[in-house]
Amino acid sequence: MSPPAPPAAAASVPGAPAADHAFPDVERFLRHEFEARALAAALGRGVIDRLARSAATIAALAAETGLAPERLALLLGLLASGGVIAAAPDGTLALTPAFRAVLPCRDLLEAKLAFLDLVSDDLRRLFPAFIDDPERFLEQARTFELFRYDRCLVATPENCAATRPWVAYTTCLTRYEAGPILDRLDLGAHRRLLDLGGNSGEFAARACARAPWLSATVVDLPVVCALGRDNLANRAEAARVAFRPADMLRDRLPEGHDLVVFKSVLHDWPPREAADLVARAAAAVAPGGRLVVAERGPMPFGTRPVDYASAANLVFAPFFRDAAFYLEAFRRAGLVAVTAGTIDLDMPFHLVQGRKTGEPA
Ligand SMILES: C[S@@+](CC[C@H](N)C(=O)[O-])C[C@H]1O[C@@H](n2cnc3c(N)ncnc32)[C@H](O)[C@@H]1O
Repeated sequence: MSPPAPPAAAASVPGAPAADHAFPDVERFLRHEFEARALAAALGRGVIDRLARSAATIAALAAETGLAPERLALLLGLLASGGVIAAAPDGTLALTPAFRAVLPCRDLLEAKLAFLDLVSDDLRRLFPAFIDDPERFLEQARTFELFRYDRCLVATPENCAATRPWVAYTTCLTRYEAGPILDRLDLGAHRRLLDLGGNSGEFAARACARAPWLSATVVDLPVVCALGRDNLANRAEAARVAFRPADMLRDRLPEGHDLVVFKSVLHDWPPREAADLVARAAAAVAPGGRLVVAERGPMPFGTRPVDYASAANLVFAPFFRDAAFYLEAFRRAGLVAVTAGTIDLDMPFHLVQGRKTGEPA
């Protein structure tokens, strides 16, 4: 059976769940370290679950969570300071409307809290190296032990176990980042998506969920592709997302795709390799097709505070680039109609797009 045809002119297509569209403002509950840690404790101890059901007194919360009332008072004080809970006039405690609004994104809250715990420890221990000895920082920071691409080459049980935690983190981020990025792509103009460094297939699957006429190929390292197949098992889009294990720097890239995407991939690579990857991807784009780079831009220093929440990106700050780098790489790769826009997610992302000359087949 052939897939449905795209609509005649579709800038964005309805059909994805609401959470797919807006990037939730979870950061506001993660701005201050001790309030954020209190939130992690409250999520872990069942306090948030209990309050999500209904407002409660401290005595009731103590009885139901097993926490001693005076310890609970400390935790609740921190939650109140962080805007998670507030006292009602009758003296009971309730989740604030602002926190209730982000609670459906609990996976993102929990993923960020765990990652912040890791990166903040590295930044605290190794701050002098972070500033002036990046090689030592890279060597000694536990953050970079997590992202071990060298363990992604052969799908052994040990390598899968080592890779699963960071793929779970990137998958969770993509669950929320994909919607605002896809809102800005004209999926109606495309039939075949190639997601390079496409990880667990989350972005590709979300694109396919929005565009029933689209099929996708995800290129990533073998272990990541294996975990990606698990990620998409039981999802309707799995039938339209093919995983292609490869080393995208060296192996031949799949051809015949009219939308080729790098999302949060190129900052991993030094300038020469990143520009080479853009050139290889541009060569793989079908005539008349489009290359897209969605990447965090430079940290917005001076325009907003560098708070606890921003540590999750600060640790990668030395790798984020100006849009000018990608614009130049696109032009050198022979792409035309090259544009750069900005999307504000947890920080500003570049969205760089360029077209390959020629007529679509
Ligand atoms: C920072 S992650 C970004 C993943 C995903 N695109 C996202 O937005 O979360 C970079 C991805 O590139 C993949 N990768 C790294 N080196 C690669 C290589 N040589 N060939 C193919 N994929 C690679 C990693 O496994 C990882 O999934």
